[in-house]
Amino acid sequence: MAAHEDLPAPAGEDAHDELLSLRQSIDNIDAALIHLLAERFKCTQQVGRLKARHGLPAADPARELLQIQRLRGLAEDARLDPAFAEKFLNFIIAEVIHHHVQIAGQDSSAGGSAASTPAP
Ligand SMILES: O=C(O)C(=O)C[C@]1(C(=O)O)C=C[C@@H](O)C=C1
Repeated sequence: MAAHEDLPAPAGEDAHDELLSLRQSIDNIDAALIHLLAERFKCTQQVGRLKARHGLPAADPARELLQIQRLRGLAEDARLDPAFAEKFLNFIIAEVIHHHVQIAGQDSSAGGSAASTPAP
């Protein structure tokens, strides 16, 4: 057997078209994720300002537990790895808490107005 017979066959035109089509869907999904995340961060910026105004703590571990339980269940139903869903949520929440702390710092030094919105 010649050595080249072990190599994968070069991708044909059909495979190339299928790859392009799948990548178009991936790009659309990634765009949707970015827009969804932007909306979520708009909301959490408002939560951060509300918490700062009322002297509430940045983090709420009880709320986070509920969110994790809920998202793990949704992930299971959707056949997504629940451990991944939990890691993803924790990653986002850590960033949100960081924003909350920044907003609370701005509020205490600028008399209660969080002027700018930190990029997520
Ligand atoms: O719900 C809140 O209290 C938030 O601040 C939002 C949020 C979240 O990103 O979902 C972030 C931090 C808290 O620990 C819990 C939840």
